[in-house]
Amino acid sequence: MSTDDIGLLSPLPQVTSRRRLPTLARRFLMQFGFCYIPDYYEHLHGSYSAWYRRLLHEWGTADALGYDALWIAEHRFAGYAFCSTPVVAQAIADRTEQIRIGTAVSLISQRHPVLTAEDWAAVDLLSNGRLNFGIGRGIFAYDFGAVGVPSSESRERFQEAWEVIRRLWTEEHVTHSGKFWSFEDHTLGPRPLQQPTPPVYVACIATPESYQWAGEQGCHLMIAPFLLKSTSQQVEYLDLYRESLAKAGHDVSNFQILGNYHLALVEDERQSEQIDGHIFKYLNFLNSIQTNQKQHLDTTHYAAYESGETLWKDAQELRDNRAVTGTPQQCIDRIEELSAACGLTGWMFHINYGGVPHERVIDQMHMFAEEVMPKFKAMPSCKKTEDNSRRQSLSLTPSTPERTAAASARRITELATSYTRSCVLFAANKLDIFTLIGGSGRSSGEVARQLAANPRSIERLLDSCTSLGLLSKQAEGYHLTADSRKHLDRSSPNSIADWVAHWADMMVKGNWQELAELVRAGKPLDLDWSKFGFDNRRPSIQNWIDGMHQMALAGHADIVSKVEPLNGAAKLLDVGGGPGTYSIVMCRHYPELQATVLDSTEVSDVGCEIVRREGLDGRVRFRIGDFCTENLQENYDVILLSNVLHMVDEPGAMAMLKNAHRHLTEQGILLVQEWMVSDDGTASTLSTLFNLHMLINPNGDLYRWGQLRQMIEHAGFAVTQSLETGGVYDVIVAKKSKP
Ligand SMILES: C[S@@+](CC[C@H](N)C(=O)[O-])C[C@H]1O[C@@H](n2cnc3c(N)ncnc32)[C@H](O)[C@@H]1O
Repeated sequence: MSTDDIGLLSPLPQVTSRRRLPTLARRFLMQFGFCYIPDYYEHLHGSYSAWYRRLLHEWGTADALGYDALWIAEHRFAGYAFCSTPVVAQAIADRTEQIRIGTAVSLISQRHPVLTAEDWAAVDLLSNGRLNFGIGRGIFAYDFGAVGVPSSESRERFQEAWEVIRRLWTEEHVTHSGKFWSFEDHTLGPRPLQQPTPPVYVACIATPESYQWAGEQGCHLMIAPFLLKSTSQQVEYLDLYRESLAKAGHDVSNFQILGNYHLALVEDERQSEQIDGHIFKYLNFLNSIQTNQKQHLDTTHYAAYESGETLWKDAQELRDNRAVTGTPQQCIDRIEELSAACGLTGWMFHINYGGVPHERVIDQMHMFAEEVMPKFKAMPSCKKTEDNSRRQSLSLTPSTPERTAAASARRITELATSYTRSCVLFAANKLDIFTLIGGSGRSSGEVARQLAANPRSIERLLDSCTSLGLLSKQAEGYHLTADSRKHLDRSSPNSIADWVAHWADMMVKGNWQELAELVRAGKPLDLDWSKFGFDNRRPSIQNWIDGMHQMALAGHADIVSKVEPLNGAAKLLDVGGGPGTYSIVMCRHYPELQATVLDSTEVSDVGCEIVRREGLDGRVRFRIGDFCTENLQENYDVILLSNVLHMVDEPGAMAMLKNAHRHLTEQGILLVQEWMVSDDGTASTLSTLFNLHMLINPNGDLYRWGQLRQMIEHAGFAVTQSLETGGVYDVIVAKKSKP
């Protein structure tokens, strides 16, 4: 695919490669995101619109891969960063679900603050509270000149603008009489969703006053150490920031410091040179702007303004000091080293710069998510502490054998104790803490009172939830994170709380305790529902049925409905359709469709109730029967086998596929949704572990991609699509007739 072909793709990326999307990213304590201050070249990027479409594809991919934030920069040069940042930010918000959207930075000194406050409040609302507001006073004379603002006033304007924005976001009636702007009794409508304000980050490079001001204001920090002479210079500035925070009465440990670096991740060290070329191209481009701009800048107000040419002399220096480059392991080492030295809590990587091809940007996003991020999943963000300085004085650099051994011992310990993570989720779900906290946030005391529980134990549970990324802890209490708001608060339409309760039944009371013995014996214990009951208030089978319903509603049923156009199809057979949720959602998508759900009596009874509730009882019917032996009698336009093939052995699955072939109309479509295993049997972790679950609990078998495709073809179908959804299950589409 040429880079321009990307423009034809939907901006929402479908991950069609064989890579799996890791779903754990948001649990990491260390934040990872991408900073976009890209340089555009017509001969490399094509038209601006093609370039924007590729950028949207990259941003959608970062979201799908679970990165924490995207950051966009505002500048007014043609071909450098973005000028209309609220519009770009909103485009990102529209195409993404979870990722936070940051400015790096918004040039608030160059615009009337009422307008800035309005725009970004709207972005925060429309993105459902995902704005990170990064601010800076601006550095390039060109940017100031284009809007007629003297750069010599940048600091004063910046500080006044922030004061106005902050007040408009937090106060009802604002009257402001300042040096640059004045107005009377203005009420901003609407204010941002995040209260009191979205998180505010100040960009600081080489001006000590900026670090002090950020501390006084109680703002987070974003830094660009690669623009300074040395890491130790950066550390000195950061000490100023921390002192200033503490002096202003803030708890230093509540504040984030994000490091801004170029990332160049390669599979093999030998590819490094080609990457250096892109970084140099970008830095030289930046340098030419800086050198040119310096002549126009009143440097008394930018005493620390430096030209980069003295900083990045050669490739080795660049790799050692100014970027995070190399193989995944080299990048891990570098991230650990720099995080510890500067006390970084997160990273904002430049990934699109100097003409790096779009495909490489996407590849690096995948590689980083798969091979680098997981190493940090339980690593708390490094705060600069006494311990850090002691570590440096003992010269224990990241690669010493002692530290390597300690780190691998930690990884095994994390694995050994990962059962406790499940238990924390199960307990919080059983106590329904996520619904209790809801949209407003609660202190641990309030939660304890509501539950009539021990306050100190509740605090420990809430802190553990926070460390697992299920809650965020703020000065006034605990709040839901985006994932828990969506999936664990029972009032959310995407709640999967019953699904989690089902897994509590299976994990805590199921047969997992006897895994070693059952693996030796190679056979399961009988699945005895009465034995389960993690939460005795509710029958386990109810959790299972409601859990299936919720998982279908949490994205999977929409994916199955959209994966292949079914216009004109009149009859759907949903084999082992459980509570009928897939049929309901598919009938909603296709008004001419009628569905038959084939399942057992027990499950169908619950399903009938759901279908009635959804007002679809005329179009979704249940048929009680055994899907292995039932004589289907009639033919269907679409047959859905969703999570049923793994419930029988391979000959049984083959028989079901052949039966489906017999009962599909000539133009009919087969949709198979399954927990899929990679062809070598080892991925994804979720599926391989579920495969063990199917061995020791109800006794079934998962299939590998190639194996299942072959089985479908062997039954007489032509496979037309294999879709890795990024969810729990993946989808194969097949047609009865060869296309
Ligand atoms: C894992 S669930 C999948 C439900 C639904 N298709 C989904 O994807 O959420 C398997 C379903 O198959 C049903 N089932 C299992 N064995 C069956 C059989 N022999 N005949 C009919 N239904 C069966 C179960 O009752 C259950 O509803």
